Amino acid sequence: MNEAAVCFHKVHFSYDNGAPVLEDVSFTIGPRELVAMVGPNGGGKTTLLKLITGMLHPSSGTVRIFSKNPEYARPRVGYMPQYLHFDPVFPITVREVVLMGRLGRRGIRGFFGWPDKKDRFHTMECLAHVEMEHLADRPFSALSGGQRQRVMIARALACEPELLLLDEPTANVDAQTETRFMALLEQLSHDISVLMVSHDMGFVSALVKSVICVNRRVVIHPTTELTGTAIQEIYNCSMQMVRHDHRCTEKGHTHVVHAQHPL
Ligand SMILES: Nc1ncnc2c1ncn2[C@@H]1O[C@H](COP(=O)(O)OP(=O)(O)OP(=O)(O)O)[C@@H](O)[C@H]1O
Repeated sequence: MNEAAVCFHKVHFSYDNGAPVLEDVSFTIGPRELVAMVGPNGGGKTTLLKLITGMLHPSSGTVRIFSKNPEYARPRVGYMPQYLHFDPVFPITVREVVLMGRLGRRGIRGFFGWPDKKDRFHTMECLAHVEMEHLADRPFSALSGGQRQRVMIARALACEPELLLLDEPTANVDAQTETRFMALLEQLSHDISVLMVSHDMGFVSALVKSVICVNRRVVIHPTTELTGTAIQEIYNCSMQMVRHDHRCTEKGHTHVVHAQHPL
């Protein structure tokens, strides 16, 4: 499949006819591309992801996902939101949370039929990807923040997406999980397109070649350009920079990527 996963053309968006949140946004994400999205708080990253999933509609311009309106492409898209609105007393296990992610793939059967052998097998495979299969029967409410985040990544993978959207996937995970997750993303990007929001410049620069910078408008930068000055321009504010050493395992070698990291 060689059609673009995401295509924005002259997109403008505002909530309830208020101030513009996104202005004249045009970009394309090709098949099997792994792209990061960065930008300041309130810059419009989550809004942009919601336009891709069809949860929001542009005020003007067009959004196409696999050449279709976003609503029609939903079964092909996995989405891990930034915050999970979850009732802690609702009795649901880790396995059931991930199984829910298969509803889109199962279509109408998802609502009227029991999960079949393939659904159950794939659920466990997704949990294994994030090394959480041993906690499959634990109540979701009994997990730590980082463990919940890993389960939500598994849930986004459960629909066997061709486009995976991740909003701050490494916000609560430890360094070891982050390294494993990086390898998983690299592996996934051989088959599917991945768009990941992250504030972690070390993580981003070790993984992707270009980043989509969102601050009402969108600019695409190669990661090699992500110097302190460029990041300051992207984030449009003064900030302290620290040196951030990021370990990355590639072809059996562990190398360290040095990146400027905003505090
Ligand atoms: N439902 C809403 N109604 C009105 N305004 C909203 C709504 N959701 C977001 N906004 C506003 O839209 C702007 C962009 O928000 P958005 O959540 O897309 O930013 P973000 O880049 O994801 O930020 P962060 O890094 O803090 O998660 C902000 O000014 C925010 O206050």
